[in-house]
Amino acid sequence: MKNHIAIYISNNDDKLQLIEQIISGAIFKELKDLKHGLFSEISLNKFIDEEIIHGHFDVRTETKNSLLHSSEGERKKALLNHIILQKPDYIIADNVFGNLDVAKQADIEKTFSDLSNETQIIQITNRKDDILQFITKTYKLQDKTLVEFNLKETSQTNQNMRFVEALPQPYRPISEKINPLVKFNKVSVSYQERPIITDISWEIKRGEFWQLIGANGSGKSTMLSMIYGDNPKAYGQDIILFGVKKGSGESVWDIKKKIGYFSSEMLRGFKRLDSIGNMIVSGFFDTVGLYKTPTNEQIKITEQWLHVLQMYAIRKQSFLDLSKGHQRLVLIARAMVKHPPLLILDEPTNGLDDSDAKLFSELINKIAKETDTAILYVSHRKEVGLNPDFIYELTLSEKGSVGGKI
Ligand SMILES: Nc1ncnc2c1ncn2[C@@H]1O[C@H](COP(=O)(O)OP(=O)(O)OP(=O)(O)O)[C@@H](O)[C@H]1O
Repeated sequence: MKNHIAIYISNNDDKLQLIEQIISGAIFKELKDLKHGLFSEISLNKFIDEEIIHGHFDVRTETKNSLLHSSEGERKKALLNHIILQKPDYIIADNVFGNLDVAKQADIEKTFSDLSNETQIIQITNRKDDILQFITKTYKLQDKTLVEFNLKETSQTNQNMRFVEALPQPYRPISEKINPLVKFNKVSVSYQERPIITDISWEIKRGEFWQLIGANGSGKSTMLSMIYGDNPKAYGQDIILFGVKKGSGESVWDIKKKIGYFSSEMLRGFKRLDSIGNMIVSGFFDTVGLYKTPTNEQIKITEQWLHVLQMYAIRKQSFLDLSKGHQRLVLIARAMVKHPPLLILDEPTNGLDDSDAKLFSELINKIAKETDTAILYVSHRKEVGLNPDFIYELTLSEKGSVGGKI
């Protein structure tokens, strides 16, 4: 049997450097000069960038779609098939299950398990529950070197961080009149005559906390893009956003002003050098980075958020120097400073380690409890400790996904 290895990392570890060291043979000498396959978001991003820049697809999904226009589940499957065709001597498997629904997780686990008979697997994960069953040895990073890790060990990170301070009072009270905030009436969308969602009727009212779930490819991102984005498929549909019929003259910016938005994709390729404080205050202007001078009131609210996050003392430090988990807390504060009627969180915990995911859920529960902002939380994972009021589920079908409250 091959010796399959898992490396359990936290969001404070430098994953990119770890991968480079594995590939160069600096960590496992026996891998030097062997052919590797990298199953990771890093490879996916590279292929997607190539699609955008050169317009050709090296990797295609089973439906012959480009990666850019595919769901996360389709992308991962396509990448793994591509890697298998290259016949690598070993595969680095990073965040194997991130963004996958339960059925796709089982599918990909089976593929890796079959592969493990012939190919060595080196798994990198920040979730203990994700460690593949055939793994024979687990390590963690300590001072940049690998040490053996016992899965029963508890992680100490973030144990002292709790959100004790109250959240800031509303900047502008949300109008009583706008209710429901979002209304879909028999909405259907197809791409190239392939039905994606069918007859979706759904309402989100003030202050409600919804989780949107559904298998990969069931149309969750499509639904979000009709609320938040400028998906042309939204026009001509019976969608009412903040009391105004979609397509009746409002601009995307009018809608975006009323929505706080966070997606784990926002951090893809993010390189701006902003301080933590500037990052939060920029949320008032719907820009990333600060281009306008904030008012005294805006500065005061930003400072209150910094206190909630226990980051006031480090407010002038660079946002990029924060751990991935703490960067997300800052981006949630950025989405919330303007006190939007609706906060959208798109796969927000993807890539977070156990301890940061717990902290993140605590902040979201606090927002749900202390503000009248409605929350729309899209995720496959049932996050331990997250308490939505309602769950809306999309169920795949040949005629397009149907939806309903469960
Ligand atoms: N612009 C597009 N052109 C063609 N097909 C598309 C386009 N956008 C989405 N699709 C297809 O629509 C389906 C639904 O995609 P969507 O991203 O909404 O699903 P999802 O539930 O968010 O999936 P995941 O959880 O995997 O991200 C997928 O099969 C996808 O390939």
